[in-house]
Amino acid sequence: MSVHLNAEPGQIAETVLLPGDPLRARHIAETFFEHPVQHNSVRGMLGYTGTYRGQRVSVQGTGMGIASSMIYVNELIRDYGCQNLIRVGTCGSYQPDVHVRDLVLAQAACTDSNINNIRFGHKNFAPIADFGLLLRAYQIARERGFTTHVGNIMSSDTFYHDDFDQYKLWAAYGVLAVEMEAAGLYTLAAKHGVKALTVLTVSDHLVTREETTAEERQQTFNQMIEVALDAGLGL
Ligand SMILES: O=P(O)(O)O[C@H]1O[C@H](CO)[C@@H](O)[C@H]1O
Ligand SMILES: O=c1cc[nH]c(=O)[nH]1
Repeated sequence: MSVHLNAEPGQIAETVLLPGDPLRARHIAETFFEHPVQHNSVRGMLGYTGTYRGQRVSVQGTGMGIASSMIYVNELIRDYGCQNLIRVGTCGSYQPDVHVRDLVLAQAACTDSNINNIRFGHKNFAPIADFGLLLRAYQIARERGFTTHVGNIMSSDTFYHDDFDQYKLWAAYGVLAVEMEAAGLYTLAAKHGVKALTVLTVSDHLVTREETTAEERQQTFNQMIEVALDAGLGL
């Protein structure tokens, strides 16, 4: 057990999917896992372990934002020995050609969070995905015909910016989309020498202002789950 997870030692698999939304964790376990067992209930941050195509795999909700998600990522690595951490989340598109429901594989993650300023004494660290995981995920997504973009994203501490248009600077530098956790995940993965990837589905669009419903975000973004689970097979 750790401070925020009440799983028994050894109960969490080496490969873990990480949605922000704990109800998406339940949906993933119920839809994709064989024999899912709930391993966490602390703070309602649901986590499950089961098998997928014969391999043990877990899913653990992380909550929203770098601060919350880093608590879970720290404990999963340090206290449960997790080695392959694949975030499955939603994002807002910054680019006209990155459409709602497309997949985004986060090759790297910019951030407006102060966490790495503190950690690295105001020098810049570039948080990046594990290349092997990224390549596998891209190949799987392409084979299945899923519209998939690979590139830089923004992990923001702020969902509701005072200046809505602030995203345009990042968009002009080619950043594809915004979410709220990947930069923290990639930084901790680098620190501990484990593998990490972020697979996202575009849930809304900052340019066109198109949106999806909360129910759709929770239930229907199954392409990214398939990509994440299959990328984790055999690790
Ligand atoms: O869908 P999830 O995984 O929660 O990810 C995105 O959605 C939340 C904001 O609505 C943030 O956590 C952001 O990163
Ligand atoms: O962080 C997020 C997630 C989805 N959509 C956004 O606009 N921001």
